[in-house]
Amino acid sequence: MVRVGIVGASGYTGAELARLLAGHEKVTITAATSRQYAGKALAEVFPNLRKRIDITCENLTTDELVERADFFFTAVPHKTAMDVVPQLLAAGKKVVDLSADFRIHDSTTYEEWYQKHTCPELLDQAVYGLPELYREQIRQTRLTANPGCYPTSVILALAPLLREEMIDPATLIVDSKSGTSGAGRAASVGTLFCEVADGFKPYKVGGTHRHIPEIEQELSIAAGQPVTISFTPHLLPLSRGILSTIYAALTDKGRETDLQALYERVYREEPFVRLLPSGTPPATQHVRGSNYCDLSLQKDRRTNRLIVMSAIDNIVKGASGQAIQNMNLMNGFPETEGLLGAPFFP
Ligand SMILES: NC(=O)C1=CN([C@@H]2O[C@H](COP(=O)(O)OP(=O)(O)OC[C@H]3O[C@@H](n4cnc5c(N)ncnc54)[C@H](OP(=O)(O)O)[C@@H]3O)[C@@H](O)[C@H]2O)C=CC1
Ligand SMILES: CC(=O)N[C@@H](CCC(=O)OP(=O)(O)O)C(=O)O
Repeated sequence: MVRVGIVGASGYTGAELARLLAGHEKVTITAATSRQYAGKALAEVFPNLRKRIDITCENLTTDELVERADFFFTAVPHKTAMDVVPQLLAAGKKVVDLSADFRIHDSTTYEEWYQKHTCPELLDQAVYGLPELYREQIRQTRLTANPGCYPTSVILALAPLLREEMIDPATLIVDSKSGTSGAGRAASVGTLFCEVADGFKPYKVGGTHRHIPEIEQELSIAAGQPVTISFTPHLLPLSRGILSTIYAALTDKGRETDLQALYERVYREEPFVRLLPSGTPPATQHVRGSNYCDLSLQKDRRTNRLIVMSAIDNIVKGASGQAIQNMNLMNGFPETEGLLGAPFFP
């Protein structure tokens, strides 16, 4: 059994890591940190974990942490993660970081969208943790930067089209909608019931959302040229789920190609990508609680545009499920271990 520590166990992604790891055959959770809930059982903080998880939250220093586990998930806000990760790596541990701190390869871009990076020398060592794109590199690394939730939904939807020059990279419009768990568990006015219920609205409009550089980084690598996107996120009155609807102009090659067949070929062997028949829209309620990304392609019959739709559970494939998929790869476990629960519906 590999001993696993969850740094930030009292957040939504920490709780989801614990829920999924409770069914994992090859690891045991030996450390769970929280400052607010130190001394409290994790199953008291999250009663859904009663009789599944028997660990108490502790406020541990990094020196104490390294004694307690061999593999770590850092499920804390960006900035906090880069204060902890270097010491864990220096102690010979492997880490999947769920924050944004190691996702952007270029420190100047990171600093433009976030804040000063305190360990830019680690950026080269970190592998972007999207197994469908970087499986072999993830197997070899000690530091995986788990992708953001919106980026996961967008990159899986577009990378094969850009790689094969099927769409014009200058024409990408991404319309994404997320449930409120994406904002984390900390109290804030924007996620109060009355602010969110009975309606929905866009936020960070006009190229201001911090997931833009991360999405553009990966789409540019796929396209082999710089890609810029128009990205508008929306907040939905749901707890879980992201749906992205993406519009792109087809190239001549894209117009002539059977894109459904291309996606079938690319994703056939992927355990967590489900390509839907063309014309069947994905739905957040069909991936809820699971590590699946449901994708659907549809040509617009009246314009030259392709519409790509993508649905994930933001806390599973968008965070903790993908983090466990990465841990499995980094430890040589079967990639799907602990992750094969079917989505819960209704
Ligand atoms: N929610 C989502 O859908 C997704 C989240 N992420 C990323 O995952 C990470 C965790 O997100 P999420 O679980 O939603 O966040 P939450 O706000 O729900 O939880 C944050 C956790 O970090 C701990 N924490 C906060 N500040 C500090 C600090 N200064 N020092 C030590 N611990 C701290 C909190 O515990 P305490 O305050 O008790 O110490 C809590 O356990 C973030 O980086 C987020 O961006 C990524 C993809 C999707
Ligand atoms: C609904 C909501 O607020 N979502 C968050 C994204 C959460 C996430 O995946 O992002 P990071 O891991 O990059 O923090 C947001 O828009 O900032």
